[in-house]
Amino acid sequence: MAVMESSKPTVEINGLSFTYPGIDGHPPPGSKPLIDGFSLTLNAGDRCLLVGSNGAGKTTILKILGGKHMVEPHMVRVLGRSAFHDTVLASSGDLCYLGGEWRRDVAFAGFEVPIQMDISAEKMIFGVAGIDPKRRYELIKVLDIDLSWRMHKVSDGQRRRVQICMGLLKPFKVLLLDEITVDLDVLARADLLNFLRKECEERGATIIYATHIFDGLEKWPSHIVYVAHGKLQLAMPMDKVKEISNSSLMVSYPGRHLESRSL
Ligand SMILES: Nc1ncnc2c1ncn2[C@@H]1O[C@H](COP(=O)(O)OP(=O)(O)OP(=O)(O)O)[C@@H](O)[C@H]1O
Repeated sequence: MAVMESSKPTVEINGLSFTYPGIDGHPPPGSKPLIDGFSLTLNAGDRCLLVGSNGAGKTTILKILGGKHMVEPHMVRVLGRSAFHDTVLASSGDLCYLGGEWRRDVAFAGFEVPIQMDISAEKMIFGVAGIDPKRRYELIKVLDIDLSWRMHKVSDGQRRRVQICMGLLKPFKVLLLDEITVDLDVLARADLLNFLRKECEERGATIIYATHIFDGLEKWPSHIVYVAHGKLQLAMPMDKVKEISNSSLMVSYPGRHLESRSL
């Protein structure tokens, strides 16, 4: 199937500025924005690797794109809409954010409780309504999930696989991945990355993937974006990175160095 290229960008960040609010819900007076003047445009089919050192602002940017923090609607557009203000974007599955810990709110136990109840992987995965059975089967296979796993007895990596499977069941148009592959073994990660590449090439999905683990990613991204101190330091298509890396470019992290050949 050919990629359905749309002329409109799928992700547009225009001079994004953001400060975490203080306890009164407002940015502390005189505080410097954490994210400042950040702009980025991605199109259907793009696979963007978001890199940067700890605390650089990657998660914050992904959460803003995922509609989890409010910013002015013109600063961030996903599929032409503001993810924070247009909640249908996420609820429809067009925009999918997969990050960090897999938690949910449980009435008697409190907020953000890790998903560890005595329920089978099958019940969780088949409990999502309106899913194409072929896609569901493919994801179960790609992530090598045993449907009889009980969620309170699985390993972190197995739990993560079920989380990823659930997150990808709906055919997203924009996917935001925040270090989601950390618990996966090498083979599971490679299979998942191949699946995600196919999603971009065949369906024209856009993926932004924040990670520190570059092994096996040489051929995966179409773009690389490097962020430091909440500011965009470098954004370029991968073929351009390869051109430069041949002449031994070093992308510097604050106080450290990241060899571009390992990207
Ligand atoms: N809820 C919050 N309230 C206030 N400050 C926060 C909050 N979450 C993150 N920060 C701060 O924002 C900065 C950027 O954090 P962020 O999580 O976006 O970085 P990151 O690039 O994803 O880092 P890592 O690679 O460690 O995951 C950090 O200095 C962090 O302390």
